[in-house]
Amino acid sequence: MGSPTELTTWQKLAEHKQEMAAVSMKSLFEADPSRAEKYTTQAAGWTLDYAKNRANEKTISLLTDLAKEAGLESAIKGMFSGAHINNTEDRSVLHIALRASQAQESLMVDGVNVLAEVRATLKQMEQFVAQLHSGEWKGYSGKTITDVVSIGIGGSYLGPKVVAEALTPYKKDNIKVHFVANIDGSDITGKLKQLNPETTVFVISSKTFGTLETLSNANAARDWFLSNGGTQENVSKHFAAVSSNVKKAVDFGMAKENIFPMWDWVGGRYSLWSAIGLPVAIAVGMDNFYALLDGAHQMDEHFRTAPFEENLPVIMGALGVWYINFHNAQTHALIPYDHYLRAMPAHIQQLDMESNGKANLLNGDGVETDTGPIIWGGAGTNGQHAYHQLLHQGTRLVPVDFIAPLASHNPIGEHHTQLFANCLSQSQALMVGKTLEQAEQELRDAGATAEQVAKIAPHKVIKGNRPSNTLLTDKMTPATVGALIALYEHRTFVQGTIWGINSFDQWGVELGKVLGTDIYNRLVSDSDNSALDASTQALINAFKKAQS
Ligand SMILES: O=P(O)(O)OC[C@H]1O[C@H](O)[C@H](O)[C@@H](O)[C@@H]1O
Repeated sequence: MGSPTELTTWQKLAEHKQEMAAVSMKSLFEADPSRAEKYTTQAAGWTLDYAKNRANEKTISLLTDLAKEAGLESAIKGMFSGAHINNTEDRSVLHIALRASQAQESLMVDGVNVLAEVRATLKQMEQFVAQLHSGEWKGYSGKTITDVVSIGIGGSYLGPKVVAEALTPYKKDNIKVHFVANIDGSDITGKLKQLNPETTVFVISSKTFGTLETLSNANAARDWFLSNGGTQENVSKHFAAVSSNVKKAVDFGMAKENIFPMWDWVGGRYSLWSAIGLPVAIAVGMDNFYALLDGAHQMDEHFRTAPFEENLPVIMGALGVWYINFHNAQTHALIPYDHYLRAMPAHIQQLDMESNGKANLLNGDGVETDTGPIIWGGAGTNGQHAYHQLLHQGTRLVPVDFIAPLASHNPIGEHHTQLFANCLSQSQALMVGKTLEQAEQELRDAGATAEQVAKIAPHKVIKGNRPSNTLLTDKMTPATVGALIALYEHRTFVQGTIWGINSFDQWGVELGKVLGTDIYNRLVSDSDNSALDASTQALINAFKKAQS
């Protein structure tokens, strides 16, 4: 496919944007009493209310037509059948296979039944988790394991960490799971301080087993283990790995039976459903991990089979395109009104920005449109006392997804009702805003003088007409958390498909890695740096001076 700007529907949407310019969301609600009902759809335990968008029936119809004209139907078929839709790496994209229903017997990809491999790995995880939880797995001195440290970065870290945190109410008491990612020594040092090598197991998660941060931290963990009573022969009792590079993991000292496989058809940022999710399974138990997979599968089935007009990932993805490409929105905010989901924006940021931060079409040509937005956000209500100011009165349009459970895991006092009220009032305020007349009246009612009214009222005006989606679920459970993350995975794919880019490679991260090695070598040697730019030379010199 070429540029989406060449699609007939793209042109129609550009014209439609003009038609909609003078139409406020408020007026759309006034004109149609059934608007809320019409623009609400459900799947996999989630209800999406997308009524507070700058969209009417024609908009939604054009957006779903755009998805069709861009080839989304066949792209979905391609994904679910194992076609090599990651064209630059010539790979299938099969995170959906990791959560396929047990009823499906096979999914043949390049002559291999990937489901058989997935299930064998799940069995291996079951055993490992059961041994840890039952206390059967002992450390080198015969003590039961109390702590598991997951070492990984990027996709081999953030997804599992965010999901484990989201499922805090489901955590088992007997084993504490920790995460280490950064090459900053403060990360692992802080964690190791709390731990006893006799009762700690490290899970080294790295698809390639070649990532600098992960290998450095794994080596630091092993050094700590060996210098605090452990021996080389006992490394296998305290270290496990998740990797597609078995040889490197064995060379590290892992026992083969403690190496969990990964496959090249799982992208890092889509891998929490694989054995990369082992820390989650250890934290909440295998039953809850299966429930997480099942929730994601329910969303997969919805995405695969529901008509586009009712399809949550399609609607959310297409509305995103509407704002990014036709309203010049540069960012998209995710605001979960759930404390346990507070880190979710960071995971979706990685998922989406590494997937759709691209400037080339599938055919290699440069794109002519904007692609992936900057994804950001944080927990409500905290953000209301900070960046929501910009959402309401800033000069930029920021579409928002509000995410909230109807029931809390911790229903104390009026907390949850207040939390929920705040969530609804934010989307309402974004839409309705405040007129100058309202601001003036408000000031007069408060006893302000005419002079004060004239001075202050303009600052209190809120333009409104700012779009948002609201996603509701009964409760945050393993299944609904699984479905939510799968929803965003597919939303990302929908947008990537409309833009005609490959959402599944990540060549952009490579240059920094290569240059990182080069700079490291310069920091530890007396190399001639005169060919480097003056800024980098000066920064290298500052570091070397501080070390001497
Ligand atoms: O799992 P690993 O091979 O250690 O990779 C960890 C991460 O590193 C890379 O920089 C990629 O950009 C990520 O997609 C990946 O998840």
